Amino acid sequence: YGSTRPERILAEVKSKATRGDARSVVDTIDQYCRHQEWAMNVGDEKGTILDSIVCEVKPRAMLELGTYCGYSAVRIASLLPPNSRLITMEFNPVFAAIARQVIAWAGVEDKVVLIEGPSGDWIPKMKKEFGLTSFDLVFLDHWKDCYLPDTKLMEECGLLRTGSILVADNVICPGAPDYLEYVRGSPRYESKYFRSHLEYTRVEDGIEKSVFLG
Ligand SMILES: CCc1ncnc2c1ncn2[C@@H]1O[C@H](/C=C/CNC(=O)c2cc(-c3ccc(F)cc3)cc(O)c2O)[C@@H](O)[C@H]1O
Ligand SMILES: [Mg+2]
Repeated sequence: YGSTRPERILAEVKSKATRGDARSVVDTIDQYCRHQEWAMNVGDEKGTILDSIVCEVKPRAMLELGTYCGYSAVRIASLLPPNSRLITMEFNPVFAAIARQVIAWAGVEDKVVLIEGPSGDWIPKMKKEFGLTSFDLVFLDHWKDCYLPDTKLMEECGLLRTGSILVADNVICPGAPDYLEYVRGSPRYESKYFRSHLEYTRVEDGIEKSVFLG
């Protein structure tokens, strides 16, 4: 019937995942998207790379651009140390509503702040609205042509400090060529590519980890 893919993912989570268990929410979505219908979650393979970076950085303040169904927000939040916050931005109200329910089902709502609206509007307001000085870690997974402008905007707004880390999904597929050229070519970043595969497929994709040098 006329449900959307995110609604079907939420229904799967509510029927199959254990309430309050973030790991089971992540596994349920991966299982569904691998075997029933593909969806643009970072997925299990690239998710493991993201997990290792989150665990290494132990961010107090983390930003995610592009919540979608909340898969990576749940994955990240389940690894955050106490009194750390993930702020995640989503401008599609339908996706945001789904993501809020997925995040709540996983029991990580006290670690996640979901902001509804376009990143370009919100990035300049972050410091004032959230009493932030800078982000320790940023996960970029929204429209690929927004990666570069939003990165420049975060620089301009003073949201990156020496050592802040940017983690970008899909730098091969669908690709973010202008962003890659920027972080790899700029003396202000130390960039590293983690080769992997497009979620739930054998297609090559990867994650770019870039340390801001100030
Ligand atoms: C205005 C700024 C702004 N502000 C706030 N929220 C924003 C936003 N711009 C976008 N959003 C939201 O973020 C999500 C979009 C994510 C975009 N992601 C991919 O396109 C993608 C595609 C493939 C793939 C598809 C098909 C293939 F064949 C292969 C690969 C794989 C992947 O992992 C992918 O991430 C949605 O929730 C948007 O509402
Ligand atoms: Mg992605």
